[in-house]
Amino acid sequence: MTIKEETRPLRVLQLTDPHLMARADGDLLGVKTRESLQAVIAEVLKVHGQPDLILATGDLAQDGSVDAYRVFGESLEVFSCPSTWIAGNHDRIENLERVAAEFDANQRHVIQGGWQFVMLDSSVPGKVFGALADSELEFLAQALEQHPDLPAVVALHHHPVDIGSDWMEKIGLTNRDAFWRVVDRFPQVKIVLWGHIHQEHERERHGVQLMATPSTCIQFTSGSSKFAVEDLPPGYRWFEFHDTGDFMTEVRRATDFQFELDQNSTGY
Ligand SMILES: Nc1ncnc2c1ncn2[C@@H]1O[C@@H]2COP(=O)(O)O[C@H]2[C@H]1O
Repeated sequence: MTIKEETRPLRVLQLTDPHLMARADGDLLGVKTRESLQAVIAEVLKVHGQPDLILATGDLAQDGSVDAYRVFGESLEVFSCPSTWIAGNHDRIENLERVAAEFDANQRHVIQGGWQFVMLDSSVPGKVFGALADSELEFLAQALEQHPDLPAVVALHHHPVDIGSDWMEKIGLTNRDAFWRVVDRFPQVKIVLWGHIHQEHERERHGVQLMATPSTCIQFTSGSSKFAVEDLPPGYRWFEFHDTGDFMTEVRRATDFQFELDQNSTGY
């Protein structure tokens, strides 16, 4: 009898909403975003070690500057794996794409470890809410049509469901019905993943696991009807994908990171 040798799972790191700035000491509500990203990266290396792939799901820069994207790319150089970047509402797409190309992070359909990862651009210039252009919906459908046998992760910046927070309802993905109409055609989609909401969120929709991840800087209060930030450390999401289509995921936080959050803020 031959026993199939078990292959090592694919280890994937999601980093989201680092909000980096050209200014080295740039902060969001008192949290220095370069320092919080470094604390998260240190936690990844301590707890999980090297990933095989990094998914960066938007708001990489707060100020849209080329310098901020370069800081992001340089910060990832401690990892010896590829990364793929998409834009959020704070990003400036032309600067992000230019620097992503410098760091080979501009491939938005990645096939690795028996899985596929489709990264969608839901940013709308000058707007906080998101929408998927027809070309993005087509890109998603074409990617999934090409590989019907590979389990898929679809990632975007904006939330494509109501997360139970009134103030965030207006700033999610506006054409979510069109998005779900595409996803619903492809049973190989196992996970829809996003950032933007600066909090951990997990649920299920028609057999698809939906998940969001804490920011690498500040966190929004889950379930709050109006803008509110919570005194929780910055975090990341880790996945292990098996070529059988099974996976595990967990969120971790940089618990050693010291910060003083401006909790009375009513927005930024
Ligand atoms: N008080 C507020 N009410 C509504 N939206 C806000 C408020 N403050 C900030 N925002 C926007 O909501 C966004 C949520 O996450 P972002 O980091 O994308 O950036 C935030 C701001 O653009």
